[in-house]
Amino acid sequence: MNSSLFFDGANRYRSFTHDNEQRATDGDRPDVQSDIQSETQSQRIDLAGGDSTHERNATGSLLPANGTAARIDWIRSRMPLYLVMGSVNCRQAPDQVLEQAIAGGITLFQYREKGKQALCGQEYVELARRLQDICHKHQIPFIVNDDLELALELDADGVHVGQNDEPAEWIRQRLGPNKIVGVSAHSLKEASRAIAAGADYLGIGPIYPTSSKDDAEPVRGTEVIQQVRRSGLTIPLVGIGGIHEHNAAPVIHDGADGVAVISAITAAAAPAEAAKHLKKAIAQRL
Ligand SMILES: Cc1ncc(COP(=O)(O)OP(=O)(O)O)c(N)n1
Ligand SMILES: Cc1ncsc1CCOP(=O)(O)O
Ligand SMILES: [Mg+2]
Repeated sequence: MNSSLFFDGANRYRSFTHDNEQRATDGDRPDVQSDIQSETQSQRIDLAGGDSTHERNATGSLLPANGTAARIDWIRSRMPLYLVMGSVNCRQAPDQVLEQAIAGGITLFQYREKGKQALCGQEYVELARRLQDICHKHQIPFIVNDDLELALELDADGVHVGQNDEPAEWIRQRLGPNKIVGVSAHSLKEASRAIAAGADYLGIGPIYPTSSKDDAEPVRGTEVIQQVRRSGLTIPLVGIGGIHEHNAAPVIHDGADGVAVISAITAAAAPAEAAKHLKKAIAQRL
């Protein structure tokens, strides 16, 4: 079944399926399915980092071993510019926004299909697969927000959960040690608990006011980032919430390894340019 994108008049793109078009595309044919699968497999992100050789270590893992400095360094190197996005956030086709954001220099991607008019069912899964393919093509790790089952189905690179989602311990247990687990924290206590539960990185926010999350916690500026760093915790972390090119610097200055953004890139007229300018603002502070 083919999907197309159209502008729905509410400032966002939606997809629809062509039921009456030819259904047996190459990807549906069993004889070519295995080729597609092996190609997708070979495009899996090299979670060992450093280069793009796709080699696994002796335990079959792409990520450097759990608890090692190499693993933490690898995760930290993916933090600088983290795009969080779903179709709801986009003014252009999400596929195009992601391609442009990657061209502008994002280092990590999270599929967050959430909010009023979010896709569901088959459309939700199809968009996830398309965005995952784009990420794989460009060696950008693909993280799924909230939905462990989708992450398992897609063999995503990781899952991000918040304090009201499935517990981080459970996510880690189900994903195993070779995937990335990100957790939202709004206090030093939540940060410490998340680390004990097996988090690879923390998302801390909202740093500034945001209109991209209806149920956001109160704005705390960079206070929690500072508390986490002052306590001596060195876990990779990103600030999130209302961050753009002109206010990203204090987030990095106060201890974050990067910023996670939705609207600064997805709502920009030129997402590639927006990402490029943000990346520059961050790189100057790192
Ligand atoms: C990188 C990053 N940080 C924080 C969040 C927020 O997660 P959560 O509190 O679970 O809220 P939702 O995004 O699920 O609405 C995030 N998604 N990513
Ligand atoms: C998902 C999330 N979690 C805390 S704030 C936020 C929304 C960030 O979106 P924006 O970058 O548009 O403020
Ligand atoms: Mg969540």
